[in-house]
Amino acid sequence: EEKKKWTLDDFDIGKALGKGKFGNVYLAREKSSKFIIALKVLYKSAIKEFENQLQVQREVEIQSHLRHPNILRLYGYFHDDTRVYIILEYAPKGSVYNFLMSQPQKRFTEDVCARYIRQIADALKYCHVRNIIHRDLKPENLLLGSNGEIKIADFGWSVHTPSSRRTTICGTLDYLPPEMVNGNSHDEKVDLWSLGVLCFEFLCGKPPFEATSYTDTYRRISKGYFNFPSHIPKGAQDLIRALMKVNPDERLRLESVLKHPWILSFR
Ligand SMILES: COc1ccc(/C=N/Nc2[nH]nc(C)c2C(=O)Nc2cccc(NC(C)=O)c2)cc1
Repeated sequence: EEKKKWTLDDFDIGKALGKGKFGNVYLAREKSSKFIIALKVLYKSAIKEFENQLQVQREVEIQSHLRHPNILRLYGYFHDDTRVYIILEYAPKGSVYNFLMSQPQKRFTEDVCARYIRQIADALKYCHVRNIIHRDLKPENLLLGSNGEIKIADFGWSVHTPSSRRTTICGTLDYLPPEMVNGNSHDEKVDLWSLGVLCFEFLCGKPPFEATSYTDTYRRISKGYFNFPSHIPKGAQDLIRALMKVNPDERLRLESVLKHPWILSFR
């Protein structure tokens, strides 16, 4: 089906799943196969205005070639004169962000957190071995499949490593490592830092450097200084500290994350 020339006429469009900066995501069904997908509709005017053509092309190019149970499939794309349409896997249980916010204390239990971190680490290992870094891991970009499994989505910021950022960072700094907020060159180890931030947030209910101002968050990330709430188990603290090293070379490798005692204690 990669070679097929899709058009909007091939799909019945359903409800809007979510609204983004460049356009919306709709539930859709391919007419002949009745296959359910998510159709991401981006307005060319919005993409052009923010000079994001390159990022959209990268997202499609990179994600369409990835095949992993914890990476959202990109089946194809097409465009008309005003919009670009990206045909994506439908993850029925929505975003991890939404699931996190629906928890009574806005946080997950240890076993849910450990399961998610293990699945994300496995998907990242698959990407890194192909020299692909995601660079934008955050709960909004993680979706949940029908069995509650993690699906890493939105490779709009992914690039081939090593890289130096050319596009201005917009949105939260919370998940970015010191080398990216300082604009230094960076490699796949940026995703290790973000994995640590995710683990912290899943257990604590807020990211480690959450602050009122951008500059305050920036300063705290650069120093890599953060505190754990008292209820965080020691095993998880050890893993998070091992991932959130300011020096990228000191961060725990993904193979070791998958063999970490705290991760293994929830198999
Ligand atoms: C509002 O409640 C919802 C419950 C479930 C969904 C499922 N979304 N599933 C998706 N599969 N493939 C893609 C791409 C998506 C997707 O983008 N979802 C999405 C996007 C933006 C916001 C949300 N919001 C929530 C609540 O999950 C979901 C979306 C919304």
